[in-house]
Amino acid sequence: MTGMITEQTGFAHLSDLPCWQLRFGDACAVISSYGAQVLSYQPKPEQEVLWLSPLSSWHQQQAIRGGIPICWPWFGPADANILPDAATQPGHGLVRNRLWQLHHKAELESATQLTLKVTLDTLPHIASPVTLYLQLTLSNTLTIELRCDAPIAQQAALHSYFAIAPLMASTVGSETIQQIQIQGLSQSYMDKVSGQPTQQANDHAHIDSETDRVYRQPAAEMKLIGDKHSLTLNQAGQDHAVLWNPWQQKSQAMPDMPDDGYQHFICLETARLHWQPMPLLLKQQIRL
Ligand SMILES: O=P(O)(O)OC[C@H]1O[C@H](O)[C@H](O)[C@@H](O)[C@@H]1O
Repeated sequence: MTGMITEQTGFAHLSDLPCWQLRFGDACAVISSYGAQVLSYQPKPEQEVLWLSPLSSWHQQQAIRGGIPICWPWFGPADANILPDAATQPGHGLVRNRLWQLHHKAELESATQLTLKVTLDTLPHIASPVTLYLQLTLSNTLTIELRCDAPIAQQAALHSYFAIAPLMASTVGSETIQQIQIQGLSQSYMDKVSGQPTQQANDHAHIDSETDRVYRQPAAEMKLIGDKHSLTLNQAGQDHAVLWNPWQQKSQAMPDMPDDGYQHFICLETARLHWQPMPLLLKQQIRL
C-alpha cells in the first residue's frame, strides 16, 4: 500500500486555510500549516476521531479551536519565574498561530509521513533561534511527534480534542459524554477548577461537570472507552496528562465554541511540564 500527500486550501468551514492532506489506504488526516494543527483523522471514511469547533477561526492570530493544537514552549499561562513579561505573553505558547513550513514528506510502503517546522528567532527566555518540528505519520494509526533538539527550558503539550461521536452508539448529548471512561490517568492530580491537589482511588475518570486536571506521571497508554469503540492513546516523553472539558457555562462563554460544544469532545493531552533545560521529544499515537 502506498500513501499520498497533497496540498489543499481550506478545511471544513476554514475555507482559506493552507493545509496538507495525508492518505494511506482508507485512512486520511488533514494538518493545517497554521499552527501545525492536525484538524482531522479518519481511520476509515466518515469515522472522524477529532473534534473541530464549527466556530473556530484562524484570522486575527487566533488559535484554531479543536483538532490537536501544539502548546510550546509553555503550557497554560506563561510562568513569571521563567519568562520575562509573562503577563503579556499568550496562553499555551507561541506556535499555535504561526505558519509552519514544510520540512520533509514521504509516501512510503508502510506509512505516509509529513514533517513541518517552525523557527523562532528568539524566545522570551532564549536569545538564539530555535526550531521546532512536528512529524505526522499515518498508517493504521496516527502518530504525532513534536521535537526540539535545543537543550532549552521548554514545556509542551499535544492538546488533543477527541470527538465523542465515534465512541458512542447513542446520539451525542450531555449524558453521552458522562458514560465515557478515561483510563490510564494517575491517582494524583492538580485540580485547576478547585485549585487543590487531589488524590483519586484509581487511574480512571468520568466527566460530568467542568473538568481541568493536570495528572502527574500518567501511564504510557491511556484510553477513552465508549460503548461502541475505544480510543487508545500511546504516549512518550510526557511527565503529565491533562484532562479538560469546559462544560456548559464555559462553552457558552467561549466565542469560538458552540453553546453545546462541551458535549462533543474530551481533551486528553500529552504534556511535558517540567522546566529542566533539555531537548524535547513528545509523542502521541492514536488508534481507534
Ligand atoms: O482556550 P485555550 O487557550 O485553548 O485553552 C483551553 C484549555 O487548555 C488546557 O486544557 C488547560 O488545562 C485549560 O485550563 C484551558 O482552558
